[in-house]
Amino acid sequence: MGLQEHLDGWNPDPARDEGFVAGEPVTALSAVLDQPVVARTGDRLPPLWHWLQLLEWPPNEALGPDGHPRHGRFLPPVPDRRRMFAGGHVRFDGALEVGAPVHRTSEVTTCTVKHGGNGELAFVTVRSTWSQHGHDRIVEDIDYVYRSGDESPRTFAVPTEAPTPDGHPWLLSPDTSPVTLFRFSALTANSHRIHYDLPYARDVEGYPGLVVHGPLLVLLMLEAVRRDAPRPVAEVRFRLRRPVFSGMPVLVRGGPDDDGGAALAVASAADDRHATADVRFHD
Ligand SMILES: C/C(=C\C(=O)SCCNC(=O)CCNC(=O)[C@H](O)C(C)(C)COP(=O)(O)OP(=O)(O)OC[C@H]1O[C@@H](n2cnc3c(N)ncnc32)[C@H](O)[C@@H]1OP(=O)(O)O)C(=O)O
Repeated sequence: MGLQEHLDGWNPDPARDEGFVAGEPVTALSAVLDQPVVARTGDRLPPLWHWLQLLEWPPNEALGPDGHPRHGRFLPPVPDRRRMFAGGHVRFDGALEVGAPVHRTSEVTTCTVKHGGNGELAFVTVRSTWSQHGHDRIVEDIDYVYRSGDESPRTFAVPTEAPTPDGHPWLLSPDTSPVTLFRFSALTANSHRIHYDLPYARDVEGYPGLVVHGPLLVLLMLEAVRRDAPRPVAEVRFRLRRPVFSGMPVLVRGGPDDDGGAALAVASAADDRHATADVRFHD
């Protein structure tokens, strides 16, 4: 049976969540990124740091073999599911404020089966709208990709040498150690075993190492912007193109583009574009 047949008739209900923007995860992520930030009530979240808010903690008994919920919201009925964070587009109309109430509505907007290098891929896009003080502050479309474990495993290059700075004005040299991955998994309530369980990542999902979280790579690209060009971000479009594995030397490289925005990538010695981001600023 092809992926499309498993997805026919899958039409999850929209979801609505509410709570308060917590300061603790902001302080904690700052520590993970070696930044000296302590969040206080009224502070504004840096771009994409809302990914640490309104997290879901299903009970252990609800988790499936991959560590994600077995039948969680927006998780498609793909047999022997292999999930990855694949890309997205986030628009900002102001930043969320620490300590204030926040609402989020989420829904699946598209679900499309495509053909990749190693067989069928199902792309599921989830749109979330984050509102505060009666205004929609963030509208994001996040693409997740799913394949079935029936597909043959892929092969990946894992270089040990470092990439070159290559003349880019903005550079970050991220720590992709298992400790960082563990802390980021905890901060995002992400119990997917590919990020912390090496025998599972290698022997079940077929990766050569622990997989670095896509959201961490995208956050790091936005960090390179924030540290060198701290202007209000209007939108970011990003794509995760090839996995980064723990311990692999990578650089976040980027700089201003010709249209007044910024272009960034996560590069290794084997691939200049493991992940890419295109950033636009508010005037
Ligand atoms: C959090 C979290 C999980 C994670 O963080 S997982 C780690 C982060 N994610 C990754 O490392 C993903 C890295 N990317 C890949 O492994 C591959 O790019 C991917 C997504 C498997 C696709 O690779 P293929 O080589 O098999 O396929 P193609 O590049 O040839 O693309 C096939 C068609 O798909 C279209 N496509 C690619 N990306 C997207 C996207 N984001 N949205 C929509 N469509 C996409 C591509 O354009 C091709 O389409 P055509 O129409 O041109 O055929 C957690 O679990 O929560």
